Amino acid sequence: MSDLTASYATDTPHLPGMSDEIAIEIRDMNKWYGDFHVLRDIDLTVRRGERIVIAGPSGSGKSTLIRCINRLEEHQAGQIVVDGIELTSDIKNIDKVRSEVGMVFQHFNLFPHLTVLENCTLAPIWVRKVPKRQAEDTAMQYLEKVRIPEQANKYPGQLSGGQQQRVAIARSLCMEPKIMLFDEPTSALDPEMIKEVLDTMIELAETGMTMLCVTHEMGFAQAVADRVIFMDQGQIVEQNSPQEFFNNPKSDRTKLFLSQILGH
Ligand SMILES: Nc1ncnc2c1ncn2[C@@H]1O[C@H](COP(=O)(O)OP(=O)(O)OP(=O)(O)O)[C@@H](O)[C@H]1O
Repeated sequence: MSDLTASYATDTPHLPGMSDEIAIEIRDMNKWYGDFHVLRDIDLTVRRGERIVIAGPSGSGKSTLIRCINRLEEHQAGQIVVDGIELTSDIKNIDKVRSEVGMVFQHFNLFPHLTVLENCTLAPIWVRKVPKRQAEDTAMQYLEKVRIPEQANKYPGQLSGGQQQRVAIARSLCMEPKIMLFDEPTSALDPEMIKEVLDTMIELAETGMTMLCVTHEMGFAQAVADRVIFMDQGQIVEQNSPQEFFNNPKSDRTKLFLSQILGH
């Protein structure tokens, strides 16, 4: 554990069953898009096994924050340490972090010209150098976990949105990540498909996976999250257990947000 990691190990809620180990440590992190100061003084410690939901109004910086965690976006100040590795411009560290961190996007981002099975085995074979047969066996196990093994030989365009998103989750899991990031995974789905993806995420949460989810699904937050983080205008305004967050919001900005999305 680095000094940085050790020094902040005690400032987050510690729930029964949650590890003492730190999965992600973010300190005084700032990011700009040109002149626009998109993330301001972000401090966040995520324990291994913790399930975090990041909520907040549109444009508050939620996606940018999680994209910084696997360096899809670069931060300009402060520190981000993932699984003990500090993200700097060092490409070796970036590759190491990316091999530990899976990400699921709003628009699935599957390769349309590859079958479901090929989507799931591509990175294990080419990045992890797993033998093809073994990669296929592992992929089938994860496709069974997300309940679509029968779709293995189809192409993404032949699947519903909900099925494609479950393939995207299976594909990430095939790399055996330690941390999963979800960026509004249900926002592009028709209402009847949202539940099947949320159910898959709930099952994943039950395995003890460390998860950070940007989502507007507040039912999911209430059911699954250990902690809800509320962002506004590039800052973490409030963070608390779901119970406290929804029943006893502290800041006016959180109260306004909740009144808008929950209608009370
Ligand atoms: N590549 C970019 N270049 C410049 N500005 C950007 C870029 N990406 C995002 N932004 C701006 O940064 C701000 C935060 O965007 P971000 O997507 O992180 O917000 P968000 O909270 O995830 O919003 P939403 O809920 O609508 O997805 C927004 O004002 C957005 O317009």
